[in-house]
Amino acid sequence: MQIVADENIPLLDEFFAGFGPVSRYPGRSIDRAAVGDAEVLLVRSVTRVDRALLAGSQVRFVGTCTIGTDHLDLDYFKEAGIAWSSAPGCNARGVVDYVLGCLLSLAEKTGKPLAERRYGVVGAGQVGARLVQVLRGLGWQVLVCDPPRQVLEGGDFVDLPTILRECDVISLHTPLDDDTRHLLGAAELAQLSAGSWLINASRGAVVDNQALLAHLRGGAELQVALDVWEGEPLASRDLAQLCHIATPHIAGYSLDGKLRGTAQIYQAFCAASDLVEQVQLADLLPPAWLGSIDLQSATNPDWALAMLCRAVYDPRRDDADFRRTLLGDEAQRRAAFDALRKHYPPRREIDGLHVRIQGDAPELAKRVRALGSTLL
Ligand SMILES: NC(=O)c1ccc[n+]([C@@H]2O[C@H](COP(=O)([O-])OP(=O)(O)OC[C@H]3O[C@@H](n4cnc5c(N)ncnc54)[C@H](O)[C@@H]3O)[C@@H](O)[C@H]2O)c1
Ligand SMILES: O=C(O)[C@H](O)[C@H](O)COP(=O)(O)O
Repeated sequence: MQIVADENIPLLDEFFAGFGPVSRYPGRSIDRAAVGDAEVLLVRSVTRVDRALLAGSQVRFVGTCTIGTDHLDLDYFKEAGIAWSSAPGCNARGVVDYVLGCLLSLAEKTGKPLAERRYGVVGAGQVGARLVQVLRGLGWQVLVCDPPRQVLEGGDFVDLPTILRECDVISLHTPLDDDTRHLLGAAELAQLSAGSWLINASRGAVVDNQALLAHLRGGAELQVALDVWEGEPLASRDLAQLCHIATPHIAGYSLDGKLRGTAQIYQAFCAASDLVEQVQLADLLPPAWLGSIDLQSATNPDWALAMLCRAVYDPRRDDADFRRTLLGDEAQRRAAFDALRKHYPPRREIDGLHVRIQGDAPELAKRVRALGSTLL
């Protein structure tokens, strides 16, 4: 069985070489010629997989080692009888860690205490629901907008206008589809109150980038963190320069999340092919990099929150790396966007931390638990 795969999928040999030869290509170069006689196609988000790519091919299974599926033509897969799988939730924790890092940085820049903000999470699936759990665990006020879940579950959801009107931090976590393309356009941005913060780590086109640029150029009092861009790998330089945090679509790029993505596709492939799994992610995942962290009971809880998050991940490093690439011409900027992602340094996840508190410190313990870290 021949397998064609994006070269940026980690652990390809460990999980897939047992099934047949694996040919690797840059994801943006996977075309009909590359697919050739392959029966299995393994991609990331940068490869559009549709009729144009697959019609007449031997491909019977498509796996995307990502959460997002907007690059897949699922209707075509159904029509053509092609089995497929994404990797739901694989890197959701990485995105939560990214948002936490953005919040810490925004709080420092603006002097606004995080506990006094009201958070609006738009889209409460794998990523958004985890984020809501962390923010509420910290005791912060959170409103949640998720119309599909609201229809199914009823419960404690609000609509988008309520979020725009009542929240001063808005974090977007919807899929990209016909309903969410430009979910935030000029009209929605105009409803944000002065001093708001906007974070988008979903898909670029969930926010109308031109409208956001015009809004910021018009002097809006809005702080923005963008990880995703319309037109990737070419992000708007003008927009990036007006963002407080600008990064090249790496919010979910934790090492754990990437490896989980490959493992989930392997599991899905085994299930679709009636094969018994032979490889376990637990045997391949490196051990935690930080041993346990000891905190004294007198430690300031807010300092501890920032320290614990940043001990694992700080998006300001990614922002700095990306910002240095913005001066190039368009071709250089496209290449740099992809290169930063291809050579992304490994990072772990905050809920992998083990924290010991010396003495009784309920506020500290609350923060450690909210982060999902293990309290020893
Ligand atoms: N930047 C990154 O590195 C990165 C990493 C992972 C995921 N993502 C993206 O983040 C987004 C969320 O991923 P996920 O795994 O949580 O997806 P998910 O499918 O698990 O959850 C999405 C949620 O959005 C809700 N939703 C759909 N339409 C909505 C609307 N109009 N308004 C509000 N809510 C709506 C759905 O009901 C669902 O609960 C996706 O776009 C995904 O591609 C980005
Ligand atoms: O959808 C996802 O899982 C994320 O956006 C993921 O981080 C995309 O990474 P890529 O496939 O572009 O490497």
